[in-house]
Amino acid sequence: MEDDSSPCFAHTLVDGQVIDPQTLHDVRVFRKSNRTRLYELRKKQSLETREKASTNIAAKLDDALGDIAEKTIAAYWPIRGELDLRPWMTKAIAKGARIALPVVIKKDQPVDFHLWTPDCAMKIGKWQIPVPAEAKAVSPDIIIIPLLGVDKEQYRLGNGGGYYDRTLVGLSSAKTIGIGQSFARMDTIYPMPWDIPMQQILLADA
Ligand SMILES: Nc1nc2c(c(=O)[nH]1)N(C=O)[C@@H](CNc1ccc(C(=O)N[C@@H](CCC(=O)O)C(=O)O)cc1)CN2
Ligand SMILES: Nc1ncnc2c1ncn2[C@@H]1O[C@H](COP(=O)(O)OP(=O)(O)OP(=O)(O)O)[C@@H](O)[C@H]1O
Repeated sequence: MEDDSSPCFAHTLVDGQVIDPQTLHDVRVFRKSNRTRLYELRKKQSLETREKASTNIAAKLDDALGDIAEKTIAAYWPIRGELDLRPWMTKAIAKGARIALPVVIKKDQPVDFHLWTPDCAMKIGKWQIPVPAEAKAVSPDIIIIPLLGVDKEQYRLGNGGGYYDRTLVGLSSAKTIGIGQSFARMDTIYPMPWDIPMQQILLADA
């Protein structure tokens, strides 16, 4: 006989939450196939189209953020066809903002944010992502987060490391802005207990 209240040896704990293993499996498969689909869409894009999308997002960020003097803003160094915010980052510093980049310190742990300037020395960090050579850790007021996919509730599909979700748990006062391409829109990513929705989403015009 089935007994729903049976001791839950058939369940899995993720981040202290009980999740049915079949659900966990299905969601992982769904996300993996969607990551592959979305990476392919990025790959098909010409460099020119991506550059236009990056310029478009830079303008949307200016509108969304207003005066950024004295603000500490986490951006990112683009990988895998992400929108390139580096020209915007340089302009933001000229307007008095401080820019930081995410740095993976350890697998499956929150990232740190290290100050970046256009002329700072860089080194290759974890996952082969360039990071500032000198580690000046800061706590951002605003975090601009690249996304592969995003759903109607503003939950984000990222590269699959879970780094931003882990990081945002400890940075609840920071404003989060997810940015990506218009083809990133999805109905749902089947949010799990660890997923944290973005406060704002900006997508480049198609
Ligand atoms: N530009 C940029 N920098 C960033 C991030 C980002 O998304 N973009 N991150 C934001 O988190 C962190 C790096 N996150 C990463 C997460 C996963 C993989 C990765 O290679 N994952 C495996 C598959 C993982 C899985 O599906 O289980 C892979 O693709 O082979 C790489 C980087 C920190 N820096
Ligand atoms: N706060 C957390 N505590 C423990 N595990 C977590 C947490 N957040 C995410 N994870 C784990 O990380 C894995 C990847 O999560 P998810 O699919 O949400 O990645 P993502 O948001 O696309 O990745 P990223 O943020 O690196 O771009 C999942 O297996 C999940 O269990």
